[in-house]
Amino acid sequence: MSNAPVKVAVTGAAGQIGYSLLFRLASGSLLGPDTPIQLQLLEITPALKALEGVVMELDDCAFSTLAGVEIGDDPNTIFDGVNLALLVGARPRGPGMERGDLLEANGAIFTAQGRALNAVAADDVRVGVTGNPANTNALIAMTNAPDIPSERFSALTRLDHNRAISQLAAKTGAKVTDIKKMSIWGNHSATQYPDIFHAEVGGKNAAEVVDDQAWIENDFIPTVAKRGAAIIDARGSSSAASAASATIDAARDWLQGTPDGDWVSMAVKSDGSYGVPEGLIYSYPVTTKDGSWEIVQGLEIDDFSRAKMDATAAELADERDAVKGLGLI
Ligand SMILES: NC(=O)C1=CN([C@@H]2O[C@H](COP(=O)(O)OP(=O)(O)OC[C@H]3O[C@@H](n4cnc5c(N)ncnc54)[C@H](O)[C@@H]3O)[C@@H](O)[C@H]2O)C=CC1
Ligand SMILES: O=C([O-])CC(=O)C(=O)O
Repeated sequence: MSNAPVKVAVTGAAGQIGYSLLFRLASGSLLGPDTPIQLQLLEITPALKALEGVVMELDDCAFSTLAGVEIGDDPNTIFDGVNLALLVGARPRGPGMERGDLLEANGAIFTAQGRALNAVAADDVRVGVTGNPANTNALIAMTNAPDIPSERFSALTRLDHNRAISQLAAKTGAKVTDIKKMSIWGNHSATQYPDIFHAEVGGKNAAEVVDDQAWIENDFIPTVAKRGAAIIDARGSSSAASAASATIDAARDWLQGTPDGDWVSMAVKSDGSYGVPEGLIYSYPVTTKDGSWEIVQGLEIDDFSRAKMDATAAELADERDAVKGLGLI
């Protein structure tokens, strides 16, 4: 292993997602067995002791790919020179809460972290936001980091994407690897639009294979869009291992590229594609290459899809206006 370590920051590192994410990052799930990783872990002061315990466990794994770990409560120190920042730390949603309730509480966190990244991150930094409300938190961080190109910010809708693949595989009896070109449009919230009209099952159009519009409307879309709430109801706390897994999938594909003939869903700054208001952090189907993404263009959008894509854009515009009103962007 002769490569220089890649510096990866994780915020909220002592939390539930962190407890799954750190071990997979350290064991090479993101960058493979030949690239050492230096973990830079941010927590709030009262959680640092718990984080020390997690670091003891990381040590105890003796991962060959883990070059070092630094922990702290100051983003200006922890983000220094980072190549990838995974912003996970936020206040999670409890039973009965909607993501909008979290805008204000989390706004302050992502303002400060955006500024710190702007000041001290590496020139090639990429920033993935998992903490909810993820799209709007990414918008806040991006707006507060004016020197970092805006296309370096993304919010996580990969968990929704993976959930949609899993549901479609179960419905059709296909393997998850036979399912390609899934699309999640819009917000990582209950208004998101998981779209199988462009997806493929074994090379055939997924909607035609399913041939059941009632299932798409009344089962598939709500199951995917409300999966987070279903997990909270069942587990008493929000998705953690699956969210960590999706955070790694998203970062890996962003850095290493999507395979030919497939795409992934990422919430990125809208350039107006598909009639989405410019500047919103909106989930699109994207292809990636060498750390850059491109929105998949030219997909035909029927009236059913149009209405759903517009509804989730409207929710994101409301969130943007709310954080603007709070002076966060
Ligand atoms: N985008 C997605 O698909 C998903 C997003 N999430 C979101 O991820 C976030 C984290 O979830 P969990 O790990 O389950 O929550 P958790 O409550 O177990 O951990 C969050 C951690 O963040 C820390 N934290 C709070 N403020 C911080 C700050 N200013 N700087 C650094 N750390 C800070 C807390 O001390 C805590 O340890 C939540 O917002 C949750 O809603 C969860 C599942 C899926
Ligand atoms: O629903 C939540 O609050 C957690 C989450 O984002 C998800 O599981 O998709």
